[in-house]
Amino acid sequence: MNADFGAPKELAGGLQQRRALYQPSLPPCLQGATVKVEYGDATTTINPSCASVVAQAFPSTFGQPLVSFVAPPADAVNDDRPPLRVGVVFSGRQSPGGHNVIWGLHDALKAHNPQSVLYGFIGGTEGLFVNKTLEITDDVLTSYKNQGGFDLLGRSIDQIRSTKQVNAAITTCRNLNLDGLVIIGGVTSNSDAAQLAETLVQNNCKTKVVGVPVSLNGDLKNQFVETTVGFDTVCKVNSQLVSNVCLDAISAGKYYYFVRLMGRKASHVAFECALQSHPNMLILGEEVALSKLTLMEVIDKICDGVQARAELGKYHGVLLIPEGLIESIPEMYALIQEINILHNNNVPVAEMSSQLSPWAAALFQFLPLFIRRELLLHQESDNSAQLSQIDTEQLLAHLVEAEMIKRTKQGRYKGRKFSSVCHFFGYQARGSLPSNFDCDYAYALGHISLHMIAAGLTGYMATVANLKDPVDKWRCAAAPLTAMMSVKRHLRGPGAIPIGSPAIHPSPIDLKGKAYELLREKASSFLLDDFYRTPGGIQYEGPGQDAKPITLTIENQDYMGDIEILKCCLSKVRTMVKPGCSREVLKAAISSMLSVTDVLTVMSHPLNAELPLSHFK
Ligand SMILES: O=P(O)(O)OC[C@H]1O[C@](O)(CO)[C@@H](O)[C@@H]1O
Repeated sequence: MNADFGAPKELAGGLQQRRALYQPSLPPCLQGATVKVEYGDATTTINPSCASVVAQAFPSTFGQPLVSFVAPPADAVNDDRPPLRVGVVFSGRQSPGGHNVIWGLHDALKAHNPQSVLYGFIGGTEGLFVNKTLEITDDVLTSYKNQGGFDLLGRSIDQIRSTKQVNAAITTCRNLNLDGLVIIGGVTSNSDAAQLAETLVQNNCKTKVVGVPVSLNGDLKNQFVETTVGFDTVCKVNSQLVSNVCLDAISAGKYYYFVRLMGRKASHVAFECALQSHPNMLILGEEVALSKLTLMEVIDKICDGVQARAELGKYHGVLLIPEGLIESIPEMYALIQEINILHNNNVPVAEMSSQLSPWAAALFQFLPLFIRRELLLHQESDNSAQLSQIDTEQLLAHLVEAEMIKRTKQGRYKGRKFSSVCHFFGYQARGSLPSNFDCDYAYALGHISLHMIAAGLTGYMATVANLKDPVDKWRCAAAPLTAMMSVKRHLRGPGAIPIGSPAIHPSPIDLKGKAYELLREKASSFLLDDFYRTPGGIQYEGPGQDAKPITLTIENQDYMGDIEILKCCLSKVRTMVKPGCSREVLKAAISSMLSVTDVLTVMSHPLNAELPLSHFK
């Protein structure tokens, strides 16, 4: 483990220093030292058909009520608040904003009682297992406020699951006499948090376990959780990079950029970046899985696009894919599963290809050597393939090139030679300085975590609702982790959550949702018209600083929107169309210059009727 965790960082850049001074906004209910805790209805699970299985697996923590936090009445008696001892661990992967959860937790803990102590586990879960801690103080936090990365404490594996790991965590909780343990991470970490909470109760250990939704993938989403910390930042940074390559592509007119974005089980980052930057093609894992497209069908689809563009004299383009695409292709999924089983049976890598089933071996031999090597890499902590290390964008580019050569030989393609440049925009964005939204959201979640521990809640996740609204309208709550669980029958390895065990699962893109529908409507225009959009870098100050995560606004149909953005859209549109034009002409005008999201906002905005847009109806 790195001995320097927690050491003061030199904030060299002017922006970095300014960011350290940013004071996140807090919703009103979190502005004092205490909150009023309100208990709601008892919960069951997201999928009621799984309720009995979840109840059986979590006899002590299943069915707990929803909890909300509101500001205490002005005349509330200020109870004596005994000091608390709390531990915090980065369990999931790095995600922008993670440090602010710890900062929020620290500030709330000290406001609760200055004698309280906060321990950070050095090296993530491994630090938790061996009780390696750093006391978090104001001094320690100074140079990590609003900064990217998880380097204050570091992390290791996102797993507190085996009996040995759980027992080690319990021993640490006991040795440190912890009142609470805050676990920061995504679906896997929060599923483990639920199990640890249950085990601690069953072992009469007083430590309360709280989960905090932090994951750049944005796939921990359900009726209680609107988004995860880090998703906003990562989408903004990647959207800017994608738009940069779009402009580069159109400038030289000679390359196709194949860009892979993070997102293992769900394609939210790729989807959001496409909404923002309007690349020519986007292939979502969810679409491929639903239509059961084979690898060659995916390749044909891309080649058809390349060919259609060549007919317009265009030899450049940008394609986005999520890293999970490879597992969404049925025959690739089956091959990966066979390899996983061989790993689980400790078959040496050199012998694996000879132990595959005949059809899997045939597919394996067909793949380029670099992909074969990557497919055999050692597995993730949940015994799945290391999708971040599989260059799916290069595989696609390689096969598209081969297919275009074949089409040329057959006389089906008469255009210029196809050329590609591949990118994986993954780790670059993960360590970014967090957006204001992620700074505020994470800081609020840190505060809520403390109030949950003070209220004696265990097996809960800190949540904030109404994120689409300004911070003063955010609603702070806690939802039982078991309420987010369901049971899936995946083929999994020995270190994974066992088959049929309840877990919090990633939410896929909603292929029936409004945003997806709109993107599909525009697919042929995106493909052929080079309708690229430049969202620009994250704005920390000035116009744009309050921009919200966009899919949130789309998915919440009651969104009231930002009237200033709307007015700005309208004034631009008014210069393009004549009063009295049809709604279709109006829509085309808006579409030609604004993002998909803005179009949706303008066209469905309830205030349309009161604004000059009505002149155009
Ligand atoms: O840092 P590692 O272990 O390569 O993790 C990569 C994985 O983590 C994530 O960034 C977040 O879950 C995934 O998108 C990616 O597959």
